[in-house]
Amino acid sequence: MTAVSKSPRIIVALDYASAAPALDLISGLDPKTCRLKVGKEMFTRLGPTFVEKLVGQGFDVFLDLKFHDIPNTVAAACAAAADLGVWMVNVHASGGRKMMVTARERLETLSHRPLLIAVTVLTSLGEKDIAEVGFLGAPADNVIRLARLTHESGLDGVVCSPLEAAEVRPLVGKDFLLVTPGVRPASAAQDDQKRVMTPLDALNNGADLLVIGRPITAADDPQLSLNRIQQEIAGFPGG
Ligand SMILES: O=C(O)c1cc(=O)[nH]c(=O)n1[C@@H]1O[C@H](COP(=O)(O)O)[C@@H](O)[C@H]1O
Repeated sequence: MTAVSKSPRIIVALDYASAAPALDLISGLDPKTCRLKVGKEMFTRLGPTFVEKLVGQGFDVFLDLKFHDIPNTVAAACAAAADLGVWMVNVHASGGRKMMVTARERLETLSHRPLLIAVTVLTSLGEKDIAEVGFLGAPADNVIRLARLTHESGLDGVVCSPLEAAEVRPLVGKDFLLVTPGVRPASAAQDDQKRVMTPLDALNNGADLLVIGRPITAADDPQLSLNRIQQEIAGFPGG
């Protein structure tokens, strides 16, 4: 497992419909104080060039395409992501052990190897939602099972909600990254997220990296909103 700097802790989820507002926000950001995530919306609209542009500006870029397919396809997609120079890429843990191991082994052959993490249970899902798709038990039970599988598959970490971080941490050790969306400042709307915590509570509960989108990107003043979150966690080590 690659030892990774947990600072800066905030990963801004750039979920915009066009490049302009994203570039406007980024123009005021320092790669030393925040990381960026490009997800399905911006990647589908703007493609690899946009990702390479952010990498070229010195940002750690998390390419969040949540690959979930047969092992060969996922491994090849992860290698394509690595070629863009991204810092981190993700897959769905429910794609299984073979898929995760094959992807990791493929990345290990490359000169630039991004961190590879796996999504456990989406933070937008509650107990009823997961029951409907056939997952037994509470979200936390499923997060724990999938986090163990991801750890055994040799990946660098998981995506989970901050609510589960404290239970997952002892099972995976201190270097395994717990990357948590579902982060909401106390005053922010929950939107479609179901398993949420505030930024400081998330870190105190064992989260390493906080993925935060709309509380920043949909704010009247995104820069101010980010600054406030940074202030909230400033007392936390590496915050
Ligand atoms: O892998 C992710 O980043 C992810 C996993 C998950 O379980 N939940 C989740 O919200 N995300 C992503 O994290 C971001 C959260 O955005 P906000 O809800 O706007 O803060 C979005 O870009 C989601 O695609």
